[in-house]
Amino acid sequence: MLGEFRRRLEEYEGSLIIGVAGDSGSGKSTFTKSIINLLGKDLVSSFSLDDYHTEDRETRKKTGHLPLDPKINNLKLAAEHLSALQKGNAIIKPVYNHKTGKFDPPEVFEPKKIVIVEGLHTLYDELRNYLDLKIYVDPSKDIKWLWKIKRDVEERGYKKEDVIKEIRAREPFYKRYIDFQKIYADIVIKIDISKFSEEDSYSVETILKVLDFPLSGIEMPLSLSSLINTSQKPMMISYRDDFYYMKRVSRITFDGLIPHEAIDSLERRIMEYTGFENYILERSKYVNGTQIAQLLVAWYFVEMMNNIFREIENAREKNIY
Ligand SMILES: Nc1ncnc2c1ncn2[C@@H]1O[C@H](COP(=O)(O)OP(=O)(O)OP(=O)(O)O)[C@@H](O)[C@H]1O
Ligand SMILES: O=C(CO)[C@H](O)[C@H](O)COP(=O)(O)O
Repeated sequence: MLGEFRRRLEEYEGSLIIGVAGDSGSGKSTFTKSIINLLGKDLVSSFSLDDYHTEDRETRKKTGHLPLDPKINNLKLAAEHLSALQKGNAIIKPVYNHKTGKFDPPEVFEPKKIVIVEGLHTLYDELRNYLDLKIYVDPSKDIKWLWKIKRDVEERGYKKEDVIKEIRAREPFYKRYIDFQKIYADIVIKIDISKFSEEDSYSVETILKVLDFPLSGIEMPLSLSSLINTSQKPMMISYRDDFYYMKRVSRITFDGLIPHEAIDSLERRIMEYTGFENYILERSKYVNGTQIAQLLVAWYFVEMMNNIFREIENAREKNIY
């Protein structure tokens, strides 16, 4: 079974598309970068739907439009591009530069075997039809606003009071155009303040839509003895079955910091199975809930895609293709 996923992926005609949606400052790009690291840069390329805004920063100041409004995003072009990428074709896409607030010249984007598209409207209307895996990142308001203020002031050159004003103006648009997209997600990642006071720790709940095909048998080992013997920090793990927007889901929550040793064999199992040579998570003594969520997403993605590959292979054997 070693590296079976990688072999099948390499033989796959076209590209698999992962979509990551969520509000501004909700951690979409950060999450996307971590997924690229764990699946490997040679296999994954990514872009942001921010590139499909139709108004630059100066124009938005004059019109009063907000980027969350689908009308000021060229979603039709984005859908055409996703369709081309799914077939494995390159596209020439617009480029929005967050440093200058203006558009740079369009660029050629070559898809790798896996393409991640992240943005405010990734699961909106037609766009979600082109996605093989749909993810929604959903931090609580307090966390999201804290992250956004810090990022916009430090990296995008905004004044703190302007970011706060914009956050207030955006909320109704968020409710109307962004929030509902989680209904369509295969995986929702909810991030909340930790019950414990450890630095860098959040309470992270991963809500996974129950897959409707038999799983391939990849084990999910979690070393309880490592947890008990090595954990000097408070932490909590919980699991429950539930319904989420009428879909059967599994809810898995990690809060606090978990000794890396406890999830070591789980990480190795995924690496062996996928043939990915990189360690999935950074080598550190402890891992936090968002890192565990990344592991769960990697495992879920591999299971889903293996099912797609199996279906294609079965159909080929029956000469349907
Ligand atoms: N898991 C995380 N743990 C700690 N901080 C995080 C995490 N995810 C994101 N952040 C912080 O939040 C900030 C915003 O995240 P990011 O840029 O990924 O959001 P985004 O959803 O892509 O935003 P936008 O759509 O506005 O570009 C980052 O600069 C980072 O400091
Ligand atoms: O909601 C957003 C997604 O990141 C941004 O505000 C939007 O892309 C515009 O970017 P900028 O504020 O850098 O002009």
